[in-house]
Formats: sequence, C-alpha cells, structure tokens
Amino acid sequence: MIEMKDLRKEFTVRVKTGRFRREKRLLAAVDGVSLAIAAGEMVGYIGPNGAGKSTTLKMLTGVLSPSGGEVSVCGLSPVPQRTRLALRIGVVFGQRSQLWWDLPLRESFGLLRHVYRVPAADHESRLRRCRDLLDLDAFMDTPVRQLSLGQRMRGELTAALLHGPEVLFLDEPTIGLDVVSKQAVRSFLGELGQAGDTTLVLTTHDLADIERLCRRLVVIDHGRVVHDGTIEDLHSRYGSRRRLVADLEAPLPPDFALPGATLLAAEADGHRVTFALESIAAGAAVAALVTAAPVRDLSVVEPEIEDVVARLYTDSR
Ligand SMILES: Nc1ncnc2c1ncn2[C@@H]1O[C@H](COP(=O)(O)OP(=O)(O)OP(=O)(O)O)[C@@H](O)[C@H]1O
Repeated sequence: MIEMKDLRKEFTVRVKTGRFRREKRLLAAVDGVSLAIAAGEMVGYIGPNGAGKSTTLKMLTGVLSPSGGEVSVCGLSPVPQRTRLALRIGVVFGQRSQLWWDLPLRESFGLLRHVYRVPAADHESRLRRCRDLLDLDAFMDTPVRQLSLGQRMRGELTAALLHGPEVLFLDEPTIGLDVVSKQAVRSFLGELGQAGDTTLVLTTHDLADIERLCRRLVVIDHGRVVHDGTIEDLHSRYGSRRRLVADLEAPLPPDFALPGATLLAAEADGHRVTFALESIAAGAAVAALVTAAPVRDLSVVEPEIEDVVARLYTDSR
C-alpha cells in the first residue's frame, strides 16, 4: 500500500559560521528511508523533535517533492498524481485544518461530500458512524472557530474519513487534547484499525497512542530508520525488564539474594525493595521473597515504553 525506497529530502539551510557570516548548507531531513507498509497495517512513526517525521508524511501525501529515492502510495506517485491520490487518502495534520472556519461542522461535512463527490448514502452512513463513535452531536451546529481543540480534532478526523480513504495519515492526532477527547480519538482509531480496511500511519510524541493502537513501530532519528518492529521487539532488543516492588513488614536479611534478579533500590529503611527480574519468573521471585521477610504489599511493574524509547534516542545520537 505504501512503498518508500531510499527516500530522501534535503533542505538548504543557512547556518551561522562566524559573527557576521552565514553559509548555505544542505540538511538531510529524510536521509534514505526504505519502508513497505501493507494494506490494513497500523504503523506508529516516531522520533525526537526534528527527526524527519513530518517531512516524510509530507512526501507521502504529495505536499513535498522528494530530493531522491522512490515513493508510492496506493500505487500512485504522490506529487505528480496528487489529485488522484487525494481521493484515496485521508490526512489530519494537527496545525492545518480542512474545515471551514466560519461554518458549523455539519456544513463543512456537507461541502466535503460535494468536493469528493461522495454518494449521499455512503456519506450518511460514514457520518453516522463518526457522530456516534466520536460523540459529535453536541457541537455539529457550532462554527468551527468556536470549537475546543478536542472537538475540532474529532471534526478533523471525521472530515478526513468521509470519502472512505484507504490510507489515513495522522500527524500528532492527540497533541494538546483533554483526557476525554484523547480517549475518544484513541478508541475511534482502535475501532478503525480493527475493522482492517484502513491503513494507518501515525506520528506522535505520546507513546500511549502507539501502545494502544499500533502493532508496528518505526523509529526515525536524523532522517534514518533506527528501529522497525513490534513494541515487544523493542523491549527485547533493549533488554527491558519487569520490576518487582515489595513493601515489607521488616527489612530483608543482609545476606538475602534473589538469583536471576538484581536489587535496584531499598527505600524506607529497607521496608520497600525493588528488584529487576532478569531470568526469574515473577511467581518464583515472590515465593523467595515471602520466605525471607513478611510481605505487606507487592506489585509487578511492566517495562515502560518511554524508558526504552528514551534509551533508543540516546543510543542513536
Ligand atoms: N521547509 C524547511 N526548510 C528547512 N528545513 C526544514 C524545513 N522543514 C523541515 N526542516 C528541517 O528538517 C528537519 C526535520 O523536520 P521535521 O519537521 O520533518 O521533523 P519532525 O520529526 O516532524 O519534528 P517534530 O517532532 O518537532 O515535529 C528539522 O531539522 C527541520 O528543522
């Protein structure tokens, strides 16, 4: 559905080289990205600020011409075939709106139906689904400029889907949203993914979006792919470990050792201990712990994707 081969985008930028001197330099914002995304996949495309995420999305949607390499989306070449491509993709870029600022949502949606020449019955059924799942009814008649960010984002998503696109590109769909809107957007995208007929590529700084929605995670830094795989792949590549946190009635004996685990911290005078579980199962670790000291409370903490991704960003620099 989406193919990129050695895709590149360079910008000419002016850099300060002395007190009064500036030089022109070439900046490779996307530096040889090769990826194939199959129909129905949901892919998280992440990276630190300035990594090249938006530039990639702009090339995929025909907004920017590549400086080199190949790109095809739905079998089309995005820039030369931009008009044909527009009928087959949906785009939500946080900063840019496809809604009419002074019109109520309902009228914006009606206009989009004419722009894309969507048959009335298809339009009605798609709109009905979005109204239900994204809870739009309370503000369908409010002019777009009066909507909150969360309400507008729900409107933008609807606008991007009314013509039934095969691929949906989302740039930071949950940024700045309140908890309720974030939840609504995530569960809506989750349903869309489960239905399996829309390919979804999403950039985000909120890793919870990725954890809930995407099986595949592509990480880029300095314009290059530094990871392509599942979240589990990422954890195993970085040796992420579960942690066992126990609140004890009394501190552990000084010679206590838990084979297959490392003591990470002992706080509150030894009444709270945290172990990293390396080659021991949580059950066995708990059993060994309760024989050594009376346990008041315990929990097993899954590795945090934030930690792993932060390590990945540092390693790739
Ligand atoms: N039109 C442009 N002219 C010059 N440089 C640009 C232009 N657009 C982007 N860049 C540079 O290209 C690099 C990649 O930018 P891009 O916006 O793709 O990053 P990003 O991963 O989307 O970052 P963020 O998470 O901050 O949105 C950055 O160094 C940016 O400054």
